[in-house]
Amino acid sequence: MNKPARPGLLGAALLNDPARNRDTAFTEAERRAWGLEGLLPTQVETLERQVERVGRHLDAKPDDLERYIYLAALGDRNETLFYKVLMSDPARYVPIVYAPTLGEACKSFSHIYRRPRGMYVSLEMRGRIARVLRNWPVADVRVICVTTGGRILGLGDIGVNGMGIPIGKLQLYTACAAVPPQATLPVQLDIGTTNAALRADPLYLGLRREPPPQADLDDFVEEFVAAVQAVFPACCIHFEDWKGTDAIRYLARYRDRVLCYNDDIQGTAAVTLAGLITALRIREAPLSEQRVLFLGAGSSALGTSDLLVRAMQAEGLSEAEARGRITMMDADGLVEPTRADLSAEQRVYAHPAAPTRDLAATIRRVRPSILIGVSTAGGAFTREIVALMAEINERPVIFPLSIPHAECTAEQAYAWSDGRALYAAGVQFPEVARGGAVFRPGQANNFYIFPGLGLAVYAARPRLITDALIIEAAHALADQVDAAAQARGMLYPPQSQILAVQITSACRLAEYMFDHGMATVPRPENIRAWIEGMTYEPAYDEDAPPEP
Ligand SMILES: O=C([O-])CC(=O)C(=O)O
Ligand SMILES: [Mg+2]
Repeated sequence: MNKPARPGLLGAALLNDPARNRDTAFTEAERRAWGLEGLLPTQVETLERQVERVGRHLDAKPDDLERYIYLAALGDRNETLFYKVLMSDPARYVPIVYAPTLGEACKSFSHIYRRPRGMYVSLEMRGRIARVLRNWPVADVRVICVTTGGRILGLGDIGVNGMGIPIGKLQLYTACAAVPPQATLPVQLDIGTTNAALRADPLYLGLRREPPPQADLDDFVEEFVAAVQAVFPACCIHFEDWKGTDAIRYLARYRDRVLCYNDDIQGTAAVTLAGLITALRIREAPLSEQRVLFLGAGSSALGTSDLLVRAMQAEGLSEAEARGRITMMDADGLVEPTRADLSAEQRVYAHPAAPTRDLAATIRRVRPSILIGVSTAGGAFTREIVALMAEINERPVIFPLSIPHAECTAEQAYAWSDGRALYAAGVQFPEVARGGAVFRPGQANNFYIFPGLGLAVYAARPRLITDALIIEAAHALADQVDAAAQARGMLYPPQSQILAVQITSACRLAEYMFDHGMATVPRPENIRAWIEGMTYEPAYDEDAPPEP
């Protein structure tokens, strides 16, 4: 699937095209044919030798932010080499181009900026967004990841500095699921920012204004979505890191008429459900018998709850019974009916109980078997909280999912539960050795879902992404944690196998789409071979491209 050097793209222009540049790997024949003689050092190198040099450069960098900057620049110089490096050791490189280092990179995005990538569509382009999108040099864009920067990771509103997120998420589509990179387009909708410190920063790269009123934002987003459909008709829109209320509103508005999904709501929900499926396999207990307590009641808590309700309904509960098994608390206390500040989405989880801000008291009253943190309050699961969960449950399920500051670390969860916790966090914690046993804490991050989902959508081209498909994605992931891994408390497959895992998930999702009449392309005889035939491989084409 790699593009050969284009006829007409010669000499220095070829070296400056990251999708076609091979740098020192251009052979002598290629150098002669394409006007590259004299423009490169004498040695002709293999891709593997180039990877070795990159590894040494990265080793010499003082910290991961510097490694991020280096890798971003590498992607701008030589895309093949960039992906070869990432895919050669995902457990090492994913944490740099993605969370947690990506969070640091976003905070200083305007300061570490080197050159543009993706598209910036600002409020000032209203009325001509379709024309603007046509400035993108690739016609067949198949997935756009779009943010307003309104809620980036746990960093709040950081405006256009959030652009690091669509860039990083889409790089994982390729690095973790081999989606061809030319089919992806990161987009920042620049709507201004509520972040006054950023607006006052002379190096800030976005509009220096407050976001518009909701009605104006709705019009702008509507024009953007329509423009994407007009300019890139086969494109899936992946919403990422919008302000929570915007995330919920636009997903509700578009999910039934546009090929789209919200990763923070649906991707996070699916990866959480997958971890719960594995944890409950270890406990040999059905989901429909669990009681779930969320700390945090924002878009990811709601997205996860709604998906858990669907999954419990599939086990035979009514919607009301399933909702009754879920309790939420946030910074303003227990979600209960007397609270005046609740949204309609939160209100369905507001069960009658006395108002309280006391998490421990709520655990004593509700007696949850599953505790999920999506609060952004690092450290909120104290020793008392974890010990209480371990007192109530033989194997308490504890998922502190906040990024970058988890509600408790893996070490704390195992220590405070006598090693009985079934644990996963949003960030990757190192292994924990305890009493002769080694625990492998899982990372409940949506990167176990969106790349494979993206590849399946790229291949099967559904018209919509349904909740049933998202639940299938959770099962596809959970089914790849084998019994030996489960015995070590692993709730997710290892990161080192992410590519194989995501391709297997994509095959299963594509099959699901064919089985349920969702795919819009003819069903192939062998789904795996068909999908593997369209995946990206970071390699320089062997066959000589045509003479210019
Ligand atoms: O990006 C991540 O690592 C997970 C995520 O979607 C978020 O925290 O918004
Ligand atoms: Mg996100």
